[in-house]
Amino acid sequence: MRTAMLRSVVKRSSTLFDAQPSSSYVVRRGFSSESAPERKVAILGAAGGIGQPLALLMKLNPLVSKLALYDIAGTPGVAADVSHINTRSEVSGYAGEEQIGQALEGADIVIIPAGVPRKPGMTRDDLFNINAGIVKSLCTAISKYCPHALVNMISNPVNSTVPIASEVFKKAGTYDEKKLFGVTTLDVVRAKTFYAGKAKVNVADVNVPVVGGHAGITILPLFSQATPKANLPDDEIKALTKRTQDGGTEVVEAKAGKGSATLSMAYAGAIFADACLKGLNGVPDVVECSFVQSSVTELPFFASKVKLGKNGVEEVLGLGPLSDFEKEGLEALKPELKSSIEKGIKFANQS
Ligand SMILES: NC(=O)c1ccc[n+]([C@@H]2O[C@H](COP(=O)([O-])OP(=O)(O)OC[C@H]3O[C@@H](n4cnc5c(N)ncnc54)[C@H](O)[C@@H]3O)[C@@H](O)[C@H]2O)c1
Ligand SMILES: O=C(O)C[C@H](O)C(=O)O
Repeated sequence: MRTAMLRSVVKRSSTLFDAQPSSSYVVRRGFSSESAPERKVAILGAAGGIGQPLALLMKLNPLVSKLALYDIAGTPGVAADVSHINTRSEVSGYAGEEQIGQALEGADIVIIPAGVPRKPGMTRDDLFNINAGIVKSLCTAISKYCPHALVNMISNPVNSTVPIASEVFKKAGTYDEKKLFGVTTLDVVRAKTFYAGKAKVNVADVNVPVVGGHAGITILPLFSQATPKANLPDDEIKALTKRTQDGGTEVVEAKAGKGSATLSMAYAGAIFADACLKGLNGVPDVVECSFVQSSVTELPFFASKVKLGKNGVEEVLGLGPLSDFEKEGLEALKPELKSSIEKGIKFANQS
């Protein structure tokens, strides 16, 4: 009876790991640690609210052989702590600009959750003045020390920080559009959770693409394509859409001045990095939504489903059929997304 219960809990567990009844973890569709290639992952901002749990989750991932934790301060402690976990990767902590080169050298994937988070009443764009400069300097270091790494950008406003990164890399002559990703996985995670609650289906079975960008109305969940199908009424789809768009604000308000989503973001960041690792390792048919250089719309960057491969983006997938409500949402988001992209490009080129 207890075993049966355990099995059912295990079956419903996260989409990052398949837990075995023996309580050991293996990454779905991945490799065992013995057969997986060597892969170095660097986290920039690793001592922060997202950085620390993300470091923990990446330490649990058997596809990682080296984990470099970089921040302006505090990383030796985080690295010492995480390094005692008995999993494959070797962990090193790096603090301060003089150590960023060592942190980045040889990295296959660089995850960036560095920068300030929102407080109640702020928009993500209110973070631009501080985070744009941080992202610019970190990307300058990436172009110098690991120009071929995949970059997973978490720092907000993602709609602007990804274009900033692209311009920095272009100036350095290292830009490869297949290797730059804005992490929008948290929007997908939220859309899946909220949809499963309303549709009364097993959350582990749910798929919902989320397209556009990562701020307010630029976040466009495509519930018409959600599976399993539930035929929810229009008013419920509208409410689910709004809740997904306001998911970040819901957390910012609940944290009441103590920051924004960190734990759910670490989970989402770990899912996305895991997908990138699988793509690099040649696992077929790895698809996640991400904010990438795109020709899906007239905008130069756009989030949609992306197939990941040995060189990063293998294919940017189209939007698929949209409901009238989603078509309206798509047109409504374009002006804001366009202006956030242009703001990032302008910043990178004038400073
Ligand atoms: N993409 C998303 O879905 C998503 C979700 C949640 C949060 N975020 C964003 O992630 C960022 C980080 O959020 P948090 O809650 O972890 O913030 P935090 O303040 O807890 O941590 C940020 C860390 O970045 C470090 N940092 C600052 N400047 C740095 C630099 N130049 N080099 C290296 N590290 C530096 C800080 O020292 C700190 O440890 C914010 O911009 C937030 O808005 C994005
Ligand atoms: O909302 C925020 O400021 C953080 C993040 O972008 C989120 O969606 O939780």
